[in-house]
Amino acid sequence: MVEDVPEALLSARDDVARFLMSYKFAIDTVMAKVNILNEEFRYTHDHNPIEHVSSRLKTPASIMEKARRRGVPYDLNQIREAILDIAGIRVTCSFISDTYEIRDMLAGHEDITVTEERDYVRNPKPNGYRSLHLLVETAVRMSDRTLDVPVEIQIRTIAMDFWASLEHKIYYKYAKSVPQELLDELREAAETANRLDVTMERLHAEVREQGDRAGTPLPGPEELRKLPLADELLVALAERVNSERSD
Ligand SMILES: Nc1nc2c(ncn2[C@@H]2O[C@H](COP(=O)(O)OP(=O)(O)OP(=O)(O)O)[C@@H](O)[C@H]2O)c(=O)[nH]1
Ligand SMILES: Nc1ncnc2c1ncn2[C@@H]1O[C@H](COP(=O)(O)OP(=O)(O)OP(=O)(O)O)[C@@H](O)[C@H]1O
Repeated sequence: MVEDVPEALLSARDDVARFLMSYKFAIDTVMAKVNILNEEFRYTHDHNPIEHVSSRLKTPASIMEKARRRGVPYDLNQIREAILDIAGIRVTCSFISDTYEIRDMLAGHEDITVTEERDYVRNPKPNGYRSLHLLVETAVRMSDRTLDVPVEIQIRTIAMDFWASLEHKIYYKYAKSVPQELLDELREAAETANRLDVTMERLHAEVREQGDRAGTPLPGPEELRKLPLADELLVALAERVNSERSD
């Protein structure tokens, strides 16, 4: 029964709920911007750098465990200061150059302030881990205050993501004491994944270059009607451009 719960406990529960909510809203805010980029690229560009987007709010258990590991007192203000990945977003891209393109677009956003960048793409971790990490802050307006909330954005290619998710599973399977042999193989696999990324990037650039040389033809009226965003206005505008070009 709620009446039996001491006032201090109820108040602490509200503080924790408000604390976590601010991170959830920060994820929503940054995700909205990533989703806009994703949709815009999907409909209006010949290449969308975004393959997949995910987000996670760190669980209270994971926050407490990280605080314990780092010797951070169990105090919401101190946790807020010390643990900066409670709100996390992961953007998976097709190519290495896409990761930097997405970084630039997010960093250039007026509502996002980059506080730190860790480039594990150019400077991979000793175990082979690659990813571009941005620590950003975004303003979250709540009913009685505005908070600058940190969000960790991990930007990586599909190959980097594939490697990291397997490595994460292995790490947990072996309760964090992975046999040396496996560690060596994982490092080698990270290099293989990187070679794949470099090759795909080169092929992509070549295909693009050939496409540019050939000149991309404008879609005809039939193709235009099949476009996902083909409303009357878009079709009319495109038909006008087409007819002006053929004049
Ligand atoms: N699979 C995998 N993920 C990693 C690795 N290193 C970093 N990450 C991911 O990136 C996050 C941030 O890592 P870092 O940039 O090293 O930040 P950190 O504060 O020094 O490290 P953490 O205490 O792990 O947060 C981690 O919480 C993981 O989600 C790695 O070696 N393997
Ligand atoms: N920025 C992020 N965006 C999306 N998912 C993430 C992000 N960071 C971690 N994850 C995923 O969230 C899951 C749980 O993460 P959890 O918070 O428990 O640990 P962690 O952040 O990976 O590690 P640590 O506690 O050492 O910081 C994992 O599957 C992890 O891959």
